[in-house]
Amino acid sequence: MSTTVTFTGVTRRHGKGIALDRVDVALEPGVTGLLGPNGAGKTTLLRLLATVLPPTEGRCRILGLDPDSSDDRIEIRRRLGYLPQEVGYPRGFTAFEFVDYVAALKEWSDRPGRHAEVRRVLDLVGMADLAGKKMRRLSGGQRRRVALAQSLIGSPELLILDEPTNGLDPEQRASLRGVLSSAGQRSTILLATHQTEDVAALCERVIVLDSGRIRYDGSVRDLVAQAAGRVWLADVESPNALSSWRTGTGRFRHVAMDAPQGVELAEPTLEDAYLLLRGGERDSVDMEVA
Ligand SMILES: Nc1ncnc2c1ncn2[C@@H]1O[C@H](COP(=O)(O)OP(=O)(O)OP(=O)(O)O)[C@@H](O)[C@H]1O
Repeated sequence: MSTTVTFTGVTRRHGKGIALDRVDVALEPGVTGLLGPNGAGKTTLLRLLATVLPPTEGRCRILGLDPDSSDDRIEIRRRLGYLPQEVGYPRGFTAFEFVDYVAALKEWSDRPGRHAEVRRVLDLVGMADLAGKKMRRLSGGQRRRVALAQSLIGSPELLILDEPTNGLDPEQRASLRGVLSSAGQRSTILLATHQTEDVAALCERVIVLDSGRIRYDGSVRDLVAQAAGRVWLADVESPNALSSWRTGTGRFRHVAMDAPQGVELAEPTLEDAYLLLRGGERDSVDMEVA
C-alpha cells in the first residue's frame, strides 16, 4: 500500500513547551483514528500535516512532497482537505457561498464545475436543503457540517479532520461515518476525536498520543483485546477500579488492570481499552515519581 505521509523524529515546540516530541508516523490510505487526552498534541500533529505549522525539528514528507519548500507546500495544500477544530466564517455568507469561496481559493476556476462540486459536498453532509441559509443563522451542528463539506472539495487524497463529529446529532454522526468510510477507500484520512465509538466504528488503525508522544499505534482490534478480562459487572462499587459507574440497569461497570476472581466479565470496548492504556501510563509515571 502506498504511504501518503511520513514523519520522522518530528518535534514541535511552543516556547518552552513541547507539543510533539520526536514523533515517527507513516499514514496510508484508509481511516486512522487519533485519540488522546486534552493537550496531548493531536491538533498540533494535524496542523503540521495541513502545513499550517512547520516542525521545530524532524522531517516531514506529505504526498511525496517536502512542506519546507514553498512550491511543494502550495501543491500539498491543493491536494489535501482540512477541517480545523475551529473554523471562522466570513460574515453574511450563505453555506453555499462559504464552500464556494473555499473552492475558489483551491483554484477551481471553472464556475459551473465548481458550483456542481459545492452542491455535491453539501449534499454529502446533508446540507443541500440549507445551502441558501446564512452561516450565522445555522445551528452549531449545521455549521460544523458545512465546515466538513469544504474539506471534502475535490475528494482530496489526504483528509485531515479535527473532531468532525463535535456537535452532530446521532443521525448525522451515523451518516458522516458512511461518508468517511467510503472516502477512506481511496483517500488517507486522519481523524482526531474524543469519541472512541467513532474510531471503533470506522477505523482499523488507531494512534494514541499523550504528552506529545505516540503511546499506541496499531490495530483497534489489538488494543481492544488488551482489555479482555479487565472489564466486569457487579452489584456494588469497586474502590480499586480505574473507572467505575452505575449503569442504567442498576449494576456497576468496572474497568481495572486486574479483575477480581469469579466476577461476571463484560465485553470490552475501545473506550475501556483506552482508559486502561491511560491508567497504565499514569501508573508508570507514578512509579517513576515514587
Ligand atoms: N499556539 C500555541 N502556543 C503555545 N502552546 C500551544 C499552542 N498550541 C498548542 N499549545 C500547547 O501544546 C500542547 C498540545 O496542544 P494541542 O492543541 O495540540 O492538543 P490536543 O491534543 O489537540 O488537545 P485537545 O484535545 O484539548 O484539543 C498543549 O500543552 C497546548 O497548551
